[in-house]
Amino acid sequence: SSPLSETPETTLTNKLNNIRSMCAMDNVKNKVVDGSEPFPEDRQSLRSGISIEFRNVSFQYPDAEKYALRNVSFKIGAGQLCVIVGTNGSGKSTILNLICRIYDPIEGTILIDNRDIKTLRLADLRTAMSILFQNFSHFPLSISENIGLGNPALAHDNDKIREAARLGGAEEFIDELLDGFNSYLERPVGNHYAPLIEGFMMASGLRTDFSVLNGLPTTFLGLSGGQRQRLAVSRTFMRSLASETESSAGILLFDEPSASLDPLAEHDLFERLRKLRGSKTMIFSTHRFGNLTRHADLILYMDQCVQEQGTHDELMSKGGEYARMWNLQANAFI
Ligand SMILES: Nc1ncnc2c1ncn2[C@@H]1O[C@H](COP(=O)(O)OP(=O)(O)OP(=O)(O)O)[C@@H](O)[C@H]1O
Repeated sequence: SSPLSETPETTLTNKLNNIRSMCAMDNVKNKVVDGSEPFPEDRQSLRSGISIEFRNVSFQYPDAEKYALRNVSFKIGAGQLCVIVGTNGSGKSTILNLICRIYDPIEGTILIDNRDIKTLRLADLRTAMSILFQNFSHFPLSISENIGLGNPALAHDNDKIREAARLGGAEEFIDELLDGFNSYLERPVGNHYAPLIEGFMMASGLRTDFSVLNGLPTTFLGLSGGQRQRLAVSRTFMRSLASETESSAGILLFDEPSASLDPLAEHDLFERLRKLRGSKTMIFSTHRFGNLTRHADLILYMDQCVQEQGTHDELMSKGGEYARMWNLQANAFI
């Protein structure tokens, strides 16, 4: 309900309902069967990226009437940059969901570093990748903690958090805030749910000292859509940064990472991403044909199946659907 219609009773009811839903999650059965093989075999591969291959993969969401993917095959080499383009509902996000093993294909095989994804330990697989979903969330914590959540092992390392913010294009606007990286996005959890969240944060090692919450700020930030997106991109990058003892994610997946970015911010983001080529395997889902697709090692033009695949030059000279869409977007500027 809107804040205007909220009474103390409805607020309490809403909170109790949220807690009930959270507890109910415990009863949801995981249909994805865990693998038993450790991944990766060689930690070095996380530094040079990980290859990803789809072999004749088909997929239908539970209860959906039609296939989301049909007979999809492609191979992305270690450290390559792949861009998936296509219209709404063409299956771009579904490819990312399958790489994270949120679902398993109905037919076909997915190979990660030439090994069947189903044989790999899920926890290892998810540690080896970082993903930015379209419907990301931020938490009622400080900006620094919101970025640090991407990699709790490094959440105390202010230099790494700053580096992630720089990669995500958020450093500049954060520095301009009155409390910088210590600014709160909204009413801090210390006010609302202190014992619950403190327990969680202590358990996850994010924070052990709560004295800072005693002087809670009374004003909280409103961020623009683009700023929120930069923060989410920074959190995704946080997982790509290695600590001295642990390796970083070798696969970075971005679902529409520039949807709310202005053209300059998008250009800068893509420039930084291109520099990571060779050290991370990166996949982007996007509607935009431009800077990134021109530099991709592989473009997949999706329409339930892979309609066309290749580099920008290859697809342009083919004169197919990719070239048609590219020209359509380019002509809008002429
Ligand atoms: N959770 C779901 N349950 C049922 N069907 C789904 C679900 N998610 C996606 N679909 C369907 O699967 C197909 C592929 O969807 P997907 O989200 O992969 O497309 P997309 O190319 O990423 O679209 P967009 O550009 O709009 O993000 C669509 O027909 C969509 O309606």
